[in-house]
Amino acid sequence: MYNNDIIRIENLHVTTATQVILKDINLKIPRNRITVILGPSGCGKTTLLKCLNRLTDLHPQLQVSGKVWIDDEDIFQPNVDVIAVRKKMGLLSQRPYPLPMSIYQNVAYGLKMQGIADKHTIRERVQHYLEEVGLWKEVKDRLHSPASKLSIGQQQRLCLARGLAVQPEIILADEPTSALDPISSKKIEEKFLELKSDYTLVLVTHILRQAKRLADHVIFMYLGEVIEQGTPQEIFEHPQTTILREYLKSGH
Ligand SMILES: Nc1ncnc2c1ncn2[C@@H]1O[C@H](COP(=O)(O)OP(=O)(O)OP(=O)(O)O)[C@@H](O)[C@H]1O
Repeated sequence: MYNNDIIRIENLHVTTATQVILKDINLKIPRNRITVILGPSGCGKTTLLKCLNRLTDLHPQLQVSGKVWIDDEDIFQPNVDVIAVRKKMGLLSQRPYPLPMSIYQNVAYGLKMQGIADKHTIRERVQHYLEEVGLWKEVKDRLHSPASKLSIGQQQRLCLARGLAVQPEIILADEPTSALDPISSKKIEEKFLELKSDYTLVLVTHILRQAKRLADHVIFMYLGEVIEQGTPQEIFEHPQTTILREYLKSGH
C-alpha cells in the first residue's frame, strides 16, 4: 500500500550472550505517517527504536545483525557516519530531559548544533520552534528562567522543540506521554498529528486508545518478534493471530 518508505528493516536480530531480544524483524515505516509500535512490556519495542539510530552502539553486550535502511542507507555498515544518522532523528523519551539551562537556551542548543551562530536568526528560530510545539504563549515572558521550572508536560514539549530545532526527518518517541497528565498528553498527541505533514513519527506506546487515535500504520510485537503489521483497520478490526486478539481484548 505504501511505496514511500523512509525506513526498511530486513532480518534484524538483536541478542545478548543469554537472550534473543529481537528475532528476524522485517518491516517498513512509511514517510510522513505515524507508525505505532505496540506490544506488551519487555517485547523489544525500545530496543527496536534504539536500532533506528544506532543507540545500540552504547550497549556493547547487544549483538546486532541484519539491515536497517534509512533513506536507502544501511546504517549498520561500518563506514556510516553515525552522527549524521542520529541528526536525522529527534528522540522523545518517557520522561522529559531538558538540559540544565534556560528555556531559551534549550532550543538554541539544538540550533547551535545545526551550526547556526547568528543571534538574530537564533532568536527567530527559537520562537518558531516554541510556537510549533504550542509552548510560545506559555513561556514567552520567562524565556530565561530554568527549563526545570516548567511542568513535566511543558518540559516534554520543550524537548520536542529542541529535537525539532535539529531539523530531523524522523521523530522517535518512546512512550512520550506516560509521565504526563491527560491534558498534557492530549497536547502532545495533537502536535504529533500536526507534525506528520513534515516529519515521520515512530511512536512506542502501551496505550491502545492512543494508538487508535494516532496510528496510520501499526506494528504489533510479542516476545521479540513482529507478529502483525498493517493499517489500523487491519490490526484493530481484523487481527489475524490469537496473540493479537488476546492483546486487544485485554485492553492495555
Ligand atoms: N542493554 C541491554 N542489555 C541486556 N538486555 C537488554 C538490554 N536492553 C533490553 N534488554 C532486554 O530485552 C528485552 C526487551 O526490552 P525492551 O526495553 O526493548 O522492551 P519493551 O518492549 O520496550 O519493554 P517496556 O514496554 O517495558 O519498556 C527485555 O527482556 C530487556 O531486559
